[in-house]
Amino acid sequence: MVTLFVWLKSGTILHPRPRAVISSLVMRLKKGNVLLFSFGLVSVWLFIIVLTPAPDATHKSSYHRELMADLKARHDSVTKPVGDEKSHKKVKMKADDTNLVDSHVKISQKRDKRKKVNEAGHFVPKKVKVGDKVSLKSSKNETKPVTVQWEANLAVLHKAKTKAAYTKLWKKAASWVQSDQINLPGAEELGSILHGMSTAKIKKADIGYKGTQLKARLVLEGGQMVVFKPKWYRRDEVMTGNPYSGKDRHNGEIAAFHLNRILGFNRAPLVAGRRVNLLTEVFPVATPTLNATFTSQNNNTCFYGKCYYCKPSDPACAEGDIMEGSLTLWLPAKYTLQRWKHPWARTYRSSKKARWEEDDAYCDEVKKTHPIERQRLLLDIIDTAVFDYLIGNADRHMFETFEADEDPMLLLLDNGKSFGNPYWDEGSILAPVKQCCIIRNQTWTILQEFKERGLSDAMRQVLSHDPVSPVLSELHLQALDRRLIDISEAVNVCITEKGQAVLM
Ligand SMILES: Nc1ncnc2c1ncn2[C@@H]1O[C@H](COP(=O)(O)OP(=O)(O)OP(=O)(O)O)[C@@H](O)[C@H]1O
Ligand SMILES: [Mn+2]
Repeated sequence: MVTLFVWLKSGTILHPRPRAVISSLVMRLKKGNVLLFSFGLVSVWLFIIVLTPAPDATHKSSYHRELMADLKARHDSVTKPVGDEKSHKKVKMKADDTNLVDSHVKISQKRDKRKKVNEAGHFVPKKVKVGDKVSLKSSKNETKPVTVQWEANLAVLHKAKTKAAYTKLWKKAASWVQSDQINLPGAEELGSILHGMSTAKIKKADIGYKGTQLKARLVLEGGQMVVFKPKWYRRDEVMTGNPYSGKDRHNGEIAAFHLNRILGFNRAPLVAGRRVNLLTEVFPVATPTLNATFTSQNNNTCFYGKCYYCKPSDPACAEGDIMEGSLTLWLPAKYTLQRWKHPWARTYRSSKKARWEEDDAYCDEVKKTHPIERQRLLLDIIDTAVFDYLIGNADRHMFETFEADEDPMLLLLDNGKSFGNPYWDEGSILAPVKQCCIIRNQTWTILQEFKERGLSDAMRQVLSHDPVSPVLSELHLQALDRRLIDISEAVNVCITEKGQAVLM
């Protein structure tokens, strides 16, 4: 206004004649108005652009914007330094947020308790060397001597702290991936790598890559990709209905990895359990696509991801912010996978039977088909049937191999549909064993050893090292022993009928 006044005044001084002064004044006022109006318009526009945050394209609904703001606020409050009384009080004063603060406090207390348990020996494995004899307590409380080469290498010899140390661990694991096995039996670094998987900082998080089930892809410190499968069920929850019902069991993935290892298959990628804080470990590093699926139910943080079965009404929920899950180490990118239909796949329809369900001579035909005409794959399919019968997995509809291999091995990927019902032994899973009547000699020898020693004892012992132990309920562990007897009987029937030629 002052500028305008000075400007108008200066105009009158320069034009002494009154008419000329008035007309010049009108002209100037018009010009001035236009100028002023434009100036105001630009200022308002600039104010809107510069000061107002741009709307996020991924957050479509206002509900979701609110949720994101809430998660962000909770994330900020959770990441405030623990023990900082001031910041705690400040957060507590947020009227609508007291429950969240309470749950955070409870979690840190729980964590401390867990730590004490760890110090008492839970995570610290016994120092045993490869091939040592140790005593395992059986379920009947008697002690049996057991060779524990599959337990000794669970000792954490090195706790990685730096990026370089993590990278070294991932490189070691990648070096084990070969055409005939993907983990190295007896390698002493196994414990350190599994420990690294459950401790490495999560650098990125994204939705799952393939498949129908909810999962997340994480990139760990040092650049290693892993698949995160969330916990859906309590350990004692029983899956009923058909033999493949329910969602993936993350604890099943962990147990299956170790079983694959101790049975000498070494064809499953490394799996470790982990409890992640969705709010502080995943949310800040997640892609917008994954973040857009974050939600909350009864004060628990949840996510529903993006996959065939993923839907907002059915998210996986953490306890508070802490979500338990399994991490599966991604295979090195240089190995391209090839996917095949499993010859003993189910139809997934009660009205339609598969060929193998009706034709006991089915195996003779399978033997002629590509790529199974190679004996390696057929024997791998038999091993897999033994493995799946033990873990109760009736969902091996496909299998994968390394594309580059001429005579490839069957990779034991996706073992999540396992340990669903400890009361039920799904006999149909053994169809390949019964119909082909062959088995690897090595597998047969190992199975017999475990029949003597107790498979459940061995599994109980190795699984006790996992961070989310107990991985399996007692009922599931005992089911392993019972199912092993069934397998043994099935093979013995073949041996009685066909002699030692059954053993390959
Ligand atoms: N550790 C891994 N390394 C490399 N590729 C993997 C790994 N785990 C899974 N994959 C790839 O991702 C695909 C999907 O994984 P997975 O089978 O566990 O998911 P899913 O949702 O259970 O799938 P489906 O619905 O087919 O049963 C696998 O078929 C495989 O191609
Ligand atoms: Mn699956």
